[in-house]
Amino acid sequence: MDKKGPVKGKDMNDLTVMEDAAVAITNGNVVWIGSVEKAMNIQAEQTIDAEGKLVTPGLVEPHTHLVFGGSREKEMALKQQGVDYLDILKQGGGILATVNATKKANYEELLDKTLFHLDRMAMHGITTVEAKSGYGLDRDTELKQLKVAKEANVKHPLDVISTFLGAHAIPPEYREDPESFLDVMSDMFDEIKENNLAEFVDIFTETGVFTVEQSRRYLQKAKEKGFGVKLHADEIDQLGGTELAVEVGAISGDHLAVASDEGIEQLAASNTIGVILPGTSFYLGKDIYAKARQMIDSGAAIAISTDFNPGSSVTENLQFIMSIAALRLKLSPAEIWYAVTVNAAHAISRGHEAGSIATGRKADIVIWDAPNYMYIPYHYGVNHAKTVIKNGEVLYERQSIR
Ligand SMILES: N=CN[C@@H](CCC(=O)O)C(=O)O
Ligand SMILES: [Zn+2]
Repeated sequence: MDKKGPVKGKDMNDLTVMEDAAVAITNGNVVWIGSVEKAMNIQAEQTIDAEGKLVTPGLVEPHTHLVFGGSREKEMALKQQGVDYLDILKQGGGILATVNATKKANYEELLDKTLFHLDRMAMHGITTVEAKSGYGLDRDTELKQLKVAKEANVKHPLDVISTFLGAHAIPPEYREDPESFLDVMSDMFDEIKENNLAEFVDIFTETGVFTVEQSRRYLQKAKEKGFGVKLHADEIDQLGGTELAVEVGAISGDHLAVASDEGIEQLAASNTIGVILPGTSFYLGKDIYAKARQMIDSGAAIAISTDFNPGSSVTENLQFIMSIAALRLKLSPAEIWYAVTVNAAHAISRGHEAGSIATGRKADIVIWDAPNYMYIPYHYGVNHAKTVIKNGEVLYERQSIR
């Protein structure tokens, strides 16, 4: 699966599958791929027998809100009563509740919690993760989140790629003046760049949050400072965020649950990857799912992700999201695999090292308790990862209880 760029449209069905294959790893990288028979000639220091099970690239998770304080289980009752996600936010709950908890948490607590969630992701077969800030909404707390993500990248074997999402909500003190709030956040760009604290800048373009015009100006500034840009776009209300993602040359437009037909056409004709987060539709109890089928049929490149966060999608299990992608987005198993490997890696600028098993790439590999690639989305809600290998080292091995 040595793909140079994201895989688009109908090519997402053209999956490379080898039977009876073997992979040789040296110094954390894949150095050879071939048949088991030929592999018998290789003198290996260590051999792992995959026992005929499915072996794939490690999953790449291109959209998470990994670093946060607290949890929001009390909101579940409100959701059951039909209180809308944006109304909870308007009343100071939702994202703003997590902002308060994140402000209160000290650096060490946040780091511990982040490492815990990364462990869980690794146990579920994820080997590369994008992590957004956005639960600070003030300079110090945003920096605290970004520093935690940077340290987590060093301390934890998984690769953590950081995104600055200071423009995630309007804090109450700026309710009447969101422009000034965006100025405060964009004033941080230089410091973030100089300290290597984020590669991407993201914004929540949504009713009651930031408008298309505000988002355009903010993202242009980010681009001028050398950041790649991303958007939370067309998640709940159709504001034209998909079109904006294409217009500003975003590496990805994320959510896109209510993207217009015109937006989908533009996405298909662009280099922007649609990062679809069907876990949020599921978890917020909505019937509206992104038209991922139409996007691929129109020729777009799609990735899928958990959107792991404490409010709209509380799971580290990307395998479960793969099942939702099959059942609700109507994607084929091959499309789903591209969406969680090659395309997910390209959505965070890691297409050159992650998302495929190819010579010269990192040896990020998962052996699954599954007979074939179609099996993972089919058998839903459980963890199929048996052995997770990161940079050539076994990171996780499922213990047997028998
Ligand atoms: N929609 C905006 N942000 C997150 C949710 C964050 C939260 O509810 O805490 C998302 O991608 O769904
Ligand atoms: Zn998100």
